[in-house]
Amino acid sequence: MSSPQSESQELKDAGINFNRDNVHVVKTSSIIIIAVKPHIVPCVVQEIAPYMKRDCHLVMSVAAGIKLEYYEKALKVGVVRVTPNTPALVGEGVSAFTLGTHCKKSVSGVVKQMLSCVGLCEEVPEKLQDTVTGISGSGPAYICIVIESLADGAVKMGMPREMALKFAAQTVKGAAKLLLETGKHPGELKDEVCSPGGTTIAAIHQLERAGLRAALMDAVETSTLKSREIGGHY
Ligand SMILES: NC(=O)C1=CN([C@@H]2O[C@H](COP(=O)(O)OP(=O)(O)OC[C@H]3O[C@@H](n4cnc5c(N)ncnc54)[C@H](OP(=O)(O)O)[C@@H]3O)[C@@H](O)[C@H]2O)C=CC1
Ligand SMILES: O=C(O)[C@@H]1CCC=N1
Repeated sequence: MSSPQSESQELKDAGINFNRDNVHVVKTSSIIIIAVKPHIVPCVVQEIAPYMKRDCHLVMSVAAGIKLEYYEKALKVGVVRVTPNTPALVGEGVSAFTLGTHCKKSVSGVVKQMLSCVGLCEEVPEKLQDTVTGISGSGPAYICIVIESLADGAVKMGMPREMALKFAAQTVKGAAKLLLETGKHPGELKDEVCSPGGTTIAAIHQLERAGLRAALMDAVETSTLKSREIGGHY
């Protein structure tokens, strides 16, 4: 793990002006990204509010649950709510954004250009943002559990761990790519793997018995509701 000093040096080397003073950041920047944990947002908002200028600043918030209305009331500038996800780190993220009422329409293009650099980007109505958290915001964690579990199964059956993880991850990546590139329905792609009386349909019977579909639907619902609950506190 890198130290805060080496992180700040890495940012400087990448041409990013690093500073820990939020007020200094606001005074020297036009686009302010709020990316602290939701419970810290009120402290940051209170700290920067006196320095915000409607003609100079645009705020982008990635905090789960916190609504545009909260920021608009406190900061009185254009605000964009964004729900990103961690695969943005490798250029394969999903980001959904919603413009606040003080934003000019042209802001949409700027935001899209920024977020498209790290993956898929869609503009969505704010009422969908909590569901975005439920599917793609939290989703990488669900899929990592799927990958880990597939690998555990292969290890149980004698495959070395490293090989099992590589095969499981590539299978998830490959299945996703196949679906996205062919545009086929996932049920059709599933059927293409299932020979009558074969191995895959036997395995799928186990997954159905274990309630995999319902478990994943419940996960998305629970994360969505949690995001709504967080939003309700602000
Ligand atoms: N993780 C995810 O997959 C996703 C997260 N989000 C949202 O993104 C936000 C950040 O999450 P995540 O990156 O996981 O959180 P982290 O805790 O990893 O990062 C939070 C950052 O905020 C900094 N910070 C803490 N307090 C302050 C402050 N008062 N002023 C300025 N900076 C401060 C911390 O710096 P330091 O440690 O140096 O103090 C740290 O770099 C959350 O609101 C979350 O809901 C949204 C979608 C996906
Ligand atoms: O769990 C969290 O709080 C964050 C929000 C979206 C994904 N992870």
